[in-house]
This record gives sequence, structure tokens and C-alpha cells, in this order.
Amino acid sequence: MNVHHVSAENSVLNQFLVEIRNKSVQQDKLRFRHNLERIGELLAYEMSKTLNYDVKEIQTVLGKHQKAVISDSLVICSILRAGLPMHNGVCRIFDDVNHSFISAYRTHNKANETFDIHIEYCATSDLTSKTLILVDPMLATGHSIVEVYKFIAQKFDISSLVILSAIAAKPGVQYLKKHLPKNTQIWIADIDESLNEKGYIVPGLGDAGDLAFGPKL
Ligand SMILES: O=P(O)(O)OC[C@H]1O[C@H](OP(=O)(O)OP(=O)(O)O)[C@H](O)[C@@H]1O
Ligand SMILES: O=c1cc[nH]c(=O)[nH]1
Ligand SMILES: [Mg+2]
Repeated sequence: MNVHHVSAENSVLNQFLVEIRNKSVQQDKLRFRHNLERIGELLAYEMSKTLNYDVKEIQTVLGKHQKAVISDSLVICSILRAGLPMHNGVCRIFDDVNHSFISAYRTHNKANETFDIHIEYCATSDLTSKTLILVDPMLATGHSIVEVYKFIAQKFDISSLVILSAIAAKPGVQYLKKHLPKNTQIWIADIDESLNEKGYIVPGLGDAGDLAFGPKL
């Protein structure tokens, strides 16, 4: 698995990350979602540099022009709910692609201090031979992404997997390395050291789904 830590190099991305983490600024839901959208755009742009390209010729009003354009067949799949704002950003970068939505939510299993992942909804086109771009702003333990991948891999033989996340915890990245295909590419805006006992990323930002859309019962 190839891990790209995008904010290792300073850019405007840092500003968006600081704003989603800041406990005062993040209370503004509109701004929180907008920043996740912008992070989605920037990750999509960076990731686009490693896709496959074919040279195409077009006709301008004055002559012919050749340029390499993306040849991969992409599908953007976001994990509900928190994936939706980043999804909007990613789909502003890749125009002519299909979109999939899959639900995954965690419940805390107090008996053995683990998390159960629940997948109850999946709306997708045929993913056979597609490059699947899986979008989720938070990669904490990594269990949600791995369960979503397993669910999809049971039904479709995808060509390759790309993951886009805003904030990841190191243990979650290690978990993905163990459980996802070797050729997976993962693009993370920022990587934090640890998780707390409730499986939240530290320092992280809190609950991305609740900050974007309000607390759920
Ligand atoms: O890496 P993991 O430990 O599996 O945790 C990450 C998951 O937790 C969050 O979803 P959540 O369950 O809070 O659902 P939500 O999007 O509805 O808020 C987040 O959006 C990820 O999907
Ligand atoms: O830190 C975390 C962990 C899981 N989900 C979140 O939204 N935040
Ligand atoms: Mg949540």
C-alpha cells in the first residue's frame, strides 16, 4: 500500500485542516462542510497525478493539439454520512464518472471494547474493472474502510482501490496496510499519532459526521 501524506509539504491545504480541527471554527457547520469539500478537491487533484493517461488529439479553431488525459474508468464512492462533503469536492474534479454511496456506522461494543461496523445501504453501478475512489474524511481504526472494501470486493472485481481521507490515525493506516490489496493508494491530508479508548483520533477533530450534519441519536 502506498501512503501519501499530502500536508507533509506546506500548502493552502494546511489552512483548511486547521479550520476543521479548531474547536471554535468547526462549530460553523457550513464552513466545516465547505472546508471538507475543499480538502476533497485538493486530494483529488494530487491523486490525479498518479492515474493513467492516454494522449488524445483535439481540434482547436486554429489547429490540432495533443494532450494526455485520464484513461482510468473512475467511480467515486463515499461512506455515509461524513463522506458526503468531501464527495462533493472530489466530484468537482472528476467530471464524467459514476458515483456510489455506501453506509457504514460504528457502534461501540462495550462488552469487549471493540467497534461493530454496520453496512445497511449500498447504491452503486457495476464496479467491475473500475478504479474505485473511496472517500471518508476520518480513518480512525480503519475498520469502516476495510469492511466497506470487503463488502464491495464480494460483489465486484475492481481494478484498483484509491482511498481519500482528511485525517487518519497511524494505527488505522497500519490496519489498512494489513487488510487491503497491496496496490492500494491512500491519500491522507494529515496523519495523527493515536486513538483514544473510544476510537477517536487524537488530536483529530471530533466526530466529522456530527460536525457536518448535527448529532445523531
Ligand atoms: O476508522 P473507523 O474506526 O472505522 O472510524 C471511521 C468512521 O467513523 C466515522 O463514521 P461514523 O461511524 O461516525 O458515522 P457518521 O458518518 O454517520 O458520523 C467516519 O466517518 C468513518 O466512517
Ligand atoms: O475521530 C474520529 C473517529 C471516527 N469518526 C470520527 O468522525 N472521528
Ligand atoms: Mg460520526
